[in-house]
Amino acid sequence: MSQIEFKNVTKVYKNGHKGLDNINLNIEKGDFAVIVGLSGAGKSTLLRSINRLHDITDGEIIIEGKSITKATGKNLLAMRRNIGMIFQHFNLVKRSSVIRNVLSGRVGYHPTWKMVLSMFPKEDKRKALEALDRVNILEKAFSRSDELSGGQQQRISIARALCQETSIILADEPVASLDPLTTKQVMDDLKRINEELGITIIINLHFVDLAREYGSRIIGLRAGELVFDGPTSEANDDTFAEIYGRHIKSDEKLGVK
Ligand SMILES: Nc1ncnc2c1ncn2[C@@H]1O[C@H](COP(=O)(O)OP(=O)(O)OP(=O)(O)O)[C@@H](O)[C@H]1O
Repeated sequence: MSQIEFKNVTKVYKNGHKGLDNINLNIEKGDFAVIVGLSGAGKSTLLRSINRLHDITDGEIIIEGKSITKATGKNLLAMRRNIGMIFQHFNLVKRSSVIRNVLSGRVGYHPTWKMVLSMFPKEDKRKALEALDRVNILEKAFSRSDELSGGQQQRISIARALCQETSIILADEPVASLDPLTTKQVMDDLKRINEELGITIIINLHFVDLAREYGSRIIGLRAGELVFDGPTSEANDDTFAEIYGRHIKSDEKLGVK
C-alpha cells in the first residue's frame, strides 16, 4: 500500500477551469517528491488537495489506507494533524516568539479551551525546543519571530511541522521568497528531515536544478495533467523540456552549486 494514492483525481474550479485532470499517482513513505511544471500547471492545486485545503471534484485521495476525500469531522482533523504544511510566506504569527509559533504545531493534540489559555504541557515545550535544535535555530527560541531573517523564519515553520509530529510534510514553493544561499540551507534542512526521520516530503519547486538535486522523485504537471512520474535519475533534459513544453530557460535554474 502506498502512503498517498491519487485515484482519477480531477479538480474543476468554480469558473470551469480544470486545475487537475484525471491524476493517478502513488507516493511512497520516505519519498522526497518534487512537483514541477510551468506557472499555472496545477502544482499548488495538487499539493493542496492532499490535505484538503482544496476539495477535489472527482476521484479520491487515500492517505495511509484511509480516504481523506470522504473523511469528515474528527476523522478529517486527525488525518490533517498527520500532514504538516510549509508555505512560501511562512504563515507565522510574526509578533509572537519563535517557540510559540513552533508550539502551535501541537494545537491539534489538545482541547480548544487549553489552547485558548496557552496551556501546553511541558512535554510539548521539550518537543518544540528539540525541533528548533534540529533546524539549528535553538538559540532564537525566545526571539520575536519577525526579528529573524527570511530563511530563519522558514526554519521556524519547518520546526512547527516537526513539532506537529507528522509523517507527511507538504511544502508549497517554500524557497520562492529566499535568496539562493538561504534556499540551499532550507532545502538541506528538508532533506535532512526526510533522511533522518523518514518524513515524506512533497514539494513544489520552481527551479529545475533544485528539483534534480534534492528530489528522489519528479512529478511533472502540464495544464493539469500528469506528464511525468518517476525517479529523478530517469528525468533528463528531454523530460523537463516535455514537462515545460520547451527547453528550460536560465531563470528556471537557481544556478548555485
Ligand atoms: N480559485 C481558483 N479559481 C479558478 N482558477 C484557479 C483558482 N486557483 C487556481 N486556478 C487556476 O488553476 C490553474 C492551476 O493553478 P495552480 O495554482 O495550481 O498552479 P501552479 O502550477 O501552482 O502555478 P504557480 O507556479 O504559478 O503557483 C491555473 O491556471 C490557475 O489560474
